[in-house]
Amino acid sequence: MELIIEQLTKTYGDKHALNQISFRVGEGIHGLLGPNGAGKTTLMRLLATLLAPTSGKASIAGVQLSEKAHIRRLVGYLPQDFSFYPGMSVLEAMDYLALLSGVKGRAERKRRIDDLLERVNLTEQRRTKVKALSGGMKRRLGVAQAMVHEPKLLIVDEPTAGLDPEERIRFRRLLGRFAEGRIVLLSTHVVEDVESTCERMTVLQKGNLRYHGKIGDLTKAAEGRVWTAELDRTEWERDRDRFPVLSAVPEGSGMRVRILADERPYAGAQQASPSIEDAYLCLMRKEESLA
Ligand SMILES: Nc1ncnc2c1ncn2[C@@H]1O[C@H](COP(=O)(O)OP(=O)(O)OP(=O)(O)O)[C@@H](O)[C@H]1O
Repeated sequence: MELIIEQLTKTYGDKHALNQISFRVGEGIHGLLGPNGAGKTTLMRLLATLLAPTSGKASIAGVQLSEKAHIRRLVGYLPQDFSFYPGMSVLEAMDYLALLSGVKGRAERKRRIDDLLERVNLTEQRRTKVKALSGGMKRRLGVAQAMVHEPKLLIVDEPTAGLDPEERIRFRRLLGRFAEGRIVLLSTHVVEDVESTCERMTVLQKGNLRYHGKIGDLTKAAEGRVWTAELDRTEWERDRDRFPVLSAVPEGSGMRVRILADERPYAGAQQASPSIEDAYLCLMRKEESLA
């Protein structure tokens, strides 16, 4: 089963929110990364058939995006600003949303909802009104509703926003289990979310595809360009704008910095092996300086 995107384009007036994007995604969790305005939401809304492309096409498990009704049965979507029916209980909201997603038969809905609430750890809250849930609980309920019709492609936008560290880990595990035999497209600004859950990712920037491939391979582009150095206050004040700073931590009376530079920036600087986050920042800067 595959998601195949071919030359997908969405314009608003003369602005390209997505510019001739092509890539393929197989089963498992796939990361979608990019800064604000990259085109992630536009891509997700196109795949969920909430928007129509200006040109290009895409298919999910062989079904073309243009076959809207069929695609909707294959896709589950958790948008970032998803809001529920605040006056309903968790069970009522889930039942209603399952019905809207085409899950027929009361008994089948009950079976799936009980199972999902257990998996997202909301069984105890099943009679609680949605408006009384915490932010993290609402996110979990959001993902449960997106999974209820057992979609082949699950699209989740910033799923760990507002979750505490323990909930984040639980959430990533939940997505990992769900992704068996399906595709989960995980859109995020958080490099760590991608690093800890996905093998492959796609990076968008200003509507263009910047990277598509294994996460580990992204670091290759940054190899030899990441340095650590200990600077005193005067050096730090003088040079803070001279190099792209990846991190700066006060240490004693000076600063321990991690910077991006093509050549050794200081005599005492040490070369460091790039993290995924370094590599991502490096990629973003490269494209910005070329723009
Ligand atoms: N309805 C619209 N009308 C005009 N321009 C739009 C519209 N929707 C999106 N855009 C523009 O298209 C570009 C891509 O937006 P999009 O929301 O897809 O980015 P994003 O990667 O999801 O960003 P964020 O992480 O901030 O949500 C942005 O420049 C945005 O301003």
